[in-house]
Amino acid sequence: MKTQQQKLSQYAKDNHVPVMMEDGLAFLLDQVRQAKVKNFLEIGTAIGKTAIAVASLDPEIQVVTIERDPKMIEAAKINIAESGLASQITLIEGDANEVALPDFLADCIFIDAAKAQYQRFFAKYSPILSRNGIILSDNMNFHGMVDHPERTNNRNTKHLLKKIRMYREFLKSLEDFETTFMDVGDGVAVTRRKKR
Ligand SMILES: C[S@@+](CC[C@H](N)C(=O)[O-])C[C@H]1O[C@@H](n2cnc3c(N)ncnc32)[C@H](O)[C@@H]1O
Repeated sequence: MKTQQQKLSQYAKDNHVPVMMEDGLAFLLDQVRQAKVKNFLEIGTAIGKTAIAVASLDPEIQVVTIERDPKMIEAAKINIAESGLASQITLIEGDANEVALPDFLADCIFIDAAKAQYQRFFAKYSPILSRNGIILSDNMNFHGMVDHPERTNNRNTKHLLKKIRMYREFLKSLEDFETTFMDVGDGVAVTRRKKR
């Protein structure tokens, strides 16, 4: 019998919902375990797949996840209810640029929403990162095209690639944070506060 995660993968594939790639998700779950994350914040819920996978690691993990698309919100609510983990997952409905900051320090912030807005999300949410917390940013390679923009002629995609490249440079330029770019999944940046 299929697990809920397998069903959600199939649903995402059939309905063209962009969810984290499987090896990227395995890497994220490993990071969450290693860092003993208790409060996880996700920007961009989609159908709730990653939120549910994180919550299922440990009953002590609380997940807050933000989504603005009403169709995704509807699907995520159903999936979260079916997961039996609703007491661990809070879905905030609205634009992550506009909603109020969650009332906690996050041990892990997962940025996985509109790619062109990553720098804004980082600026807004990094102040609530706990002292030893990590910020994970997905799609840093964007299907290998960030380093090979010649692979597309689509103007919108080219613009997006430029934004991702700028975000990577932004992360590298931060004085208070250090970032490792992992070539896993679609490219995951792992950012932590510099130890002083
Ligand atoms: C790549 S999907 C998220 C996948 C999910 N993190 C996972 O791994 O299962 C990105 C989602 O972010 C949402 N999104 C994009 N920009 C947003 C914003 N500014 N505020 C809230 N949600 C946003 C989109 O509607 C979309 O559902």
